[in-house]
Amino acid sequence: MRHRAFSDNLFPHTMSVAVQNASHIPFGFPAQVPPRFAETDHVQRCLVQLRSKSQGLEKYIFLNGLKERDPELFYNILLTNMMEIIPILYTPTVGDACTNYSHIWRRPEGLYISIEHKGRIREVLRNWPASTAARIAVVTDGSRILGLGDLGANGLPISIGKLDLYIAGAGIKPSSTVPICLDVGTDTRKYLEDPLYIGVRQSRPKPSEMDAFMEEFMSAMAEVFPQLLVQFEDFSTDNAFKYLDLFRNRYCCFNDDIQGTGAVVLSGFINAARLASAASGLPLTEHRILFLGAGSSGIGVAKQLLSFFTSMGMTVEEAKNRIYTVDSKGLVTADREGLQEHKKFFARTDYQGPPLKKLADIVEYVRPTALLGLSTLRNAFTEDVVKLMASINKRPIIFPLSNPVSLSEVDFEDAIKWTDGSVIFASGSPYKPVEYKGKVYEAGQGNNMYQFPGIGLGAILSRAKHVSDAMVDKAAIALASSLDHEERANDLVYPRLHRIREISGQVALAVIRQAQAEGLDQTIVYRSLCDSDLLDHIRAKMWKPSNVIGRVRL
Ligand SMILES: NC(=O)c1ccc[n+]([C@@H]2O[C@H](COP(=O)([O-])OP(=O)(O)OC[C@H]3O[C@@H](n4cnc5c(N)ncnc54)[C@H](O)[C@@H]3O)[C@@H](O)[C@H]2O)c1
Ligand SMILES: O=C(O)C[C@H](O)C(=O)O
Ligand SMILES: [Mg+2]
Repeated sequence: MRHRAFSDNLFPHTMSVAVQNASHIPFGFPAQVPPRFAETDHVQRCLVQLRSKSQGLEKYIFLNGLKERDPELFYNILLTNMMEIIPILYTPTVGDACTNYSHIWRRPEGLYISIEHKGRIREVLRNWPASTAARIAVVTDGSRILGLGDLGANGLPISIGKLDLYIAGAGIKPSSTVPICLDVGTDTRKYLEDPLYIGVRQSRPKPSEMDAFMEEFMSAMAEVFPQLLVQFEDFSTDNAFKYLDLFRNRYCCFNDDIQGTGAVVLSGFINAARLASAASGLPLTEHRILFLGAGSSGIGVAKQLLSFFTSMGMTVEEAKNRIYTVDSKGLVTADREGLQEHKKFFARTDYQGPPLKKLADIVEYVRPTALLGLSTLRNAFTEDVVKLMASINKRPIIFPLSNPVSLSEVDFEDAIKWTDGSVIFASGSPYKPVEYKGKVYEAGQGNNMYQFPGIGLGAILSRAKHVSDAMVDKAAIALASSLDHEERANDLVYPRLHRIREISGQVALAVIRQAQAEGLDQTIVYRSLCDSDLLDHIRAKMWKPSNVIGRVRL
């Protein structure tokens, strides 16, 4: 371990800038690190400081401050402690950060494009430094943040958290990321009445006004950031579908909740079905999948499964027949009046009885092999429902995917107990391992964080013109195939989080190859590389925090 001498000029750039700017230091005074300051100790010191905070939100605020003071150190610590830090910057704690953002706000850390900027969005975007370096923007309008509802301008931490995953999980350079919150109002009265609320104090615009705003925004983005991929995040259901359809063939963009979630859940389902089949002999194509939640993510996942089943040789009708959706009114059937557009495709035409409303009754009727929750309804998978699943299946597949963890359809420990350990489980937010009857069980994390960093990396490197459905399909298959020997031996359905960079590399490779197959790639030189050379190239392109003071080797 090397200690710094007083006279050493070894401040990391960001630290020296912060110190020079500190107003209490007389101008020109050479600020000192303490004589016994050791770089390796400082990493440890930061972790001790982080761990001394008892509340998740305090940890979030601490990390946010560290990122401002010393981004290189922040990313070093993030990359070497992902299991501990991702649940703070991302789900579940980012949910608290969003809910309270107007109160914990400390400094500008993203772009707010307000409805009041309409007519001059280009000018506002041009304020962003180094716009030609920008490669990926995560854009939310705050209207459906996780399962927490309409948080308005408080939604920005979701964009920041997703981009930290891009940086940590796929090696995207921090300076090429642009977190954006569209501040178009909120329909949540609590925020409109909060004197500290940081957004425009008005209700959300009517659809025609919002559509015009989005048109101007997307065209301005393409002009100001010529090489940008846009990830739509946490838009309310109708707008999520609408803007994906409207923009996907005009700009390079995708919707994480529809497509990223579709891919990650398909991937987990493929691995889960393999485990279930080992116990029951049931072929993949014989599964029946029941969704609680028929919103942007529920329908996004259902479509992804349909696409997979058809790729296995089933007709669209046969594939559709394997899928059942449930919303707040019960089993979604085609004869229901006023059915929203996005629910129509999977609405059942074969159920003639009285409306089925209770989940247990629906499970009894459908006899699903897999029960997927994207409903935002905490504890919706009750003991009787879970036990019923276990009585129908040797290894029931139960994925409570709603975020944050406070909205999970069932807790991991209950699912293990109620199925006597037979459940194949993955949740949207992380759970700690559970010991039951002397055996330790690990929960999978079925979260789109396993897909969007690799999809984005592949699209950016290949300079894809668009993100096609087939690129997303290939991302899902690459993730499903990425389990290593140890993970398979432990019955995992997703790879361990610490391997996320390796996984994102494989996902990016698959995405690039598909972009090439469809002629959507613009980095033509990649076409001549074999897979292993291209994978090496992708890995070499991944950004690492510079070893500023030699403290952490990655
Ligand atoms: N794990 C992941 O990667 C991931 C990805 C995207 C979304 N999600 C989570 O999924 C949840 C839903 O997101 P979304 O974008 O689909 O939201 P959404 O608002 O579009 O859809 C929610 C759906 O749940 C249904 N629902 C609500 N209350 C219900 C009830 N009592 N019974 C049955 N159904 C009910 C609604 O009818 C709607 O169909 C959120 O909690 C979100 O955080 C998780
Ligand atoms: O943000 C997440 O953790 C996953 C997903 O995009 C969600 O909206 O819940
Ligand atoms: Mg989301």
